[in-house]
Amino acid sequence: MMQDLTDLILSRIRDVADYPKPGIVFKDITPLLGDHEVFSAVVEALADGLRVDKIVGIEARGFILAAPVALRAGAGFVPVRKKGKLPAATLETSYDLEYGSAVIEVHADAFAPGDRVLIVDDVLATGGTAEATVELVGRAGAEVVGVSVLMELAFLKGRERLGQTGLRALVVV
Ligand SMILES: O=P(O)(O)OC[C@H]1O[C@H](OP(=O)(O)OP(=O)(O)O)[C@H](O)[C@@H]1O
Ligand SMILES: Nc1ncnc2[nH]cnc12
Repeated sequence: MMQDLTDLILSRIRDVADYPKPGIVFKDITPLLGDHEVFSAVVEALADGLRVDKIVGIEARGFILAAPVALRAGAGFVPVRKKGKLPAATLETSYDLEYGSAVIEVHADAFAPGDRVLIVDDVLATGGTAEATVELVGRAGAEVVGVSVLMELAFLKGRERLGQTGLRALVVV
């Protein structure tokens, strides 16, 4: 990856102390999203070289990155949503993340058997969300070929939770 892009990304992510809880340093990507040049470069980098059938985005911030990556990569988009938001039959799983816990769902018929799938999110922190999504997408009949994130918070060791599933991060802090 070009050092230029790393620096551009880092320059457009803002640290917000004690959000949403005391002691958490929140990585706010809204400055990046508001910058067309950097947002475009991020989508290009995440889509580069992909050969997959579907991109999975994780509600909510994951959607913002995953949908344009899907279009750029010529793949379909599948939403993984917080419980209660998807209208048809779903599969679900519960998990813990850096500052709480949640239940996520995917439509049971979202994938054709053996679909090759990349999961896209903004931040990998503890890895709880990504690990749960890998498990859910696998249960729904797809083959997870990897997880790609904009930013990995290495000190939280989320990468270790993903085991054999490949992780790609555009920036690591
Ligand atoms: O690695 P983890 O510790 O699991 O944390 C990472 C997750 O936390 C954030 O989502 P959040 O649940 O805050 O939802 P949002 O996108 O709706 O803000 C982020 O977008 C990742 O999905
Ligand atoms: N520190 C953090 N900043 C932004 N999103 C997160 N998701 C989990 N931890 C986070």
